[in-house]
Amino acid sequence: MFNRIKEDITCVFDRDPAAQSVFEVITTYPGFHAVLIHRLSHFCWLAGFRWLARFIAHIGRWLTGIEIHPGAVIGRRFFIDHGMGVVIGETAVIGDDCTLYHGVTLGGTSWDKGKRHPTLHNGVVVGAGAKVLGPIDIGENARVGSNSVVLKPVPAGVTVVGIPAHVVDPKSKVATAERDKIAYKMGFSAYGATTDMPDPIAYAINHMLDHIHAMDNQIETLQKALNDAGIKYPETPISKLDGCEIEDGYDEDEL
Ligand SMILES: CC(=O)SCCNC(=O)CCNC(=O)[C@H](O)C(C)(C)COP(=O)(O)OP(=O)(O)OC[C@H]1O[C@@H](n2cnc3c(N)ncnc32)[C@H](O)[C@@H]1OP(=O)(O)O
Ligand SMILES: N[C@@H](CO)C(=O)O
Repeated sequence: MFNRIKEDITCVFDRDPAAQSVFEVITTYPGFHAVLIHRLSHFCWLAGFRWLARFIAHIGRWLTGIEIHPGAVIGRRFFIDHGMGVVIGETAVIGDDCTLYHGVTLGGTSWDKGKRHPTLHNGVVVGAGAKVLGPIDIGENARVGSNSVVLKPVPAGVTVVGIPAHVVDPKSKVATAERDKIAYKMGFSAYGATTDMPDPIAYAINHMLDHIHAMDNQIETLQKALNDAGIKYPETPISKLDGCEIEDGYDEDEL
């Protein structure tokens, strides 16, 4: 049991840059308290003391703002960051190393008894405010964007965002990696340092870079067309020029 508690504390340091000390985690992390209380309530649930289990879970909700039904099955190193407003339904199953942020619901869509809440496989991260609804599987290491509403199963390893949630286009992931490289060269070292947190500055830079790429492509196409038409134009495509210096392009008389 103590090993489990130790893991519950250690995993906070892996997943929350704000965590400073073990004492702080033990005394001020509602997600940690909620997991401990759930262990007790789940034990009572399995032992058949259903009302007591519900009552313990209810006290946990008062104390932490996190509501976990005692019937929910939760794996090891489960971390709920911030926690307020998290609701986990009776038939939810959560694997090892999963992370939820505040405002997440693992909910049902049916009034029938039986399995009606999601199953999160190992390593799943669910962003703040996301709702995962129905008896669906969220595959290993999948990530659910904040405020998404997930209604269909999610394959392992992918990121889903939006309402209803859709898989983030792998092509856009490649583009993002490419933009990270370019931004790094331009000296924006903070940009791309993390892909876990939405960043408004990175968002603005993304769009500027997209715009610059689109202009580069159009200019290169024009250069080719002019060259093909026998009109002399600088050989070096703009994208190949160093830094931001753009040389004097052409002599108007030559056009
Ligand atoms: C106080 C606190 O800090 S509490 C912590 C709160 N933090 C969270 O809840 C983190 C949750 N994480 C997220 O929502 C992240 O954005 C993630 C996990 C979805 C990012 O996943 P990644 O696979 O890295 O996706 P990436 O950032 O490359 O974005 C991919 C696309 O999805 C979009 N996207 C990312 N997050 C969301 C979202 N929550 N909703 C809608 N669209 C989104 C991006 O704009 C991007 O679109 P584009 O390709 O058209 O530009
Ligand atoms: N606790 C996380 C999210 O708020 C951080 O500080 O980054």
